[in-house]
Amino acid sequence: KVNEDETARLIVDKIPAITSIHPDVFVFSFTPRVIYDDQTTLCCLAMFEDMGMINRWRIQKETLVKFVLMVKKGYRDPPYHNWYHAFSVSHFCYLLYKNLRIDQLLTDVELFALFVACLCHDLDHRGTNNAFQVSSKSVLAALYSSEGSVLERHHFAQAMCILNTEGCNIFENLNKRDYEQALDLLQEIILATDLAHHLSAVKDLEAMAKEGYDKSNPRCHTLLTCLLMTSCDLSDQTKGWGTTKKIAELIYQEFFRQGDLEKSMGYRPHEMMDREKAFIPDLQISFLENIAMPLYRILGDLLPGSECVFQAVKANRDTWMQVRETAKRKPITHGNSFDFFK
Ligand SMILES: Cc1nc2ccc(C(=O)NCC(C)C)cc2n2c(-c3cc(OC(C)(C)C)ccc3Cl)nnc12
Ligand SMILES: [Mg+2]
Ligand SMILES: [Zn+2]
Repeated sequence: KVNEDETARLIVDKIPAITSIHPDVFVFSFTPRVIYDDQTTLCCLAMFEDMGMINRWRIQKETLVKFVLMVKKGYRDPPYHNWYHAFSVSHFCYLLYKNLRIDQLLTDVELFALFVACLCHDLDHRGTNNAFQVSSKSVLAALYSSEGSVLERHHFAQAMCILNTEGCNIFENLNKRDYEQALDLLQEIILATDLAHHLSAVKDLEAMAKEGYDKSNPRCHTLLTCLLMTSCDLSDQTKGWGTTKKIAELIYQEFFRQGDLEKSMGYRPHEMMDREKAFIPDLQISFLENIAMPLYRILGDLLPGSECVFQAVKANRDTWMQVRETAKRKPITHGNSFDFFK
């Protein structure tokens, strides 16, 4: 049950100007994780308001409050894939809107579906990846492994459950056409957060970056919404080194727990999930060079003014290279991969 008096207070109180939550809330370097947990719901309301979505989609205040609280409650508490991840991903979407005017490239429905997808995209994540769903024969694998993107289909299903909960359907005042499009987009965008899906789209994304975005081409809209979603999903890497380091600690806590589970099941885990084999600087340099940097380079090619975001990711890769040299000279004591986080 969602906390009644928190709900009541959020419904009754006026939605504050977003700068009253933090004066720097719309600069790319702002780290949304500094916002206190009990302020994150209010900040979501302020972001919906500041992007003009409450009026544009005639969302009842009470419905919006109940929706956001249900989404927040719909996240579990693994080290990384928790509510704070969804909140920080959604905040980056807000930054894209405030700084890069993506509302001029996408339709209103696409923008609305993108922001809602950011909030919902990892709902009920268990801190284990798609491969683990299949190897552990989880209920989710039984439900979705024939179609692939097992976790992402579950995250979408959870979002639909919330929208179908009494008093939580923020799409209820959309006309039939917009309503159907919003749901189709929500599914498409959440499924785009499957790493396998992203990797299969990179060639097309690079081609679009080369040819330039064609606002009249529906394929361009699809590719861009997916790119914006994955850019938001990785946005912790676009902040200062402190965030990059902290997030690595959380991600590998999650990965190593999965590796421990796989070992207990008699499987040999992927090196990046094996706390006895993982060398985190190497793994993070490879993730940033092979996945994050190409992604933000394409974003920088497509959206003028977002080069600074790519530079921040590159700077974090460079810092990992320095950490790697230092760590290589100092043997890891008692095989604990987190030594250099000290
Ligand atoms: C800091 C950071 N390190 C990571 C290191 C490795 C991997 C990983 O899965 N490697 C598998 C091999 C086969 C390549 C992911 C990492 N990762 C993600 C992430 C991104 C995802 O996919 C999108 C959003 C589409 C890119 C999906 C899930 C996750 Cl957890 N988010 N932050 C991180
Ligand atoms: Mg995910
Ligand atoms: Zn995510």
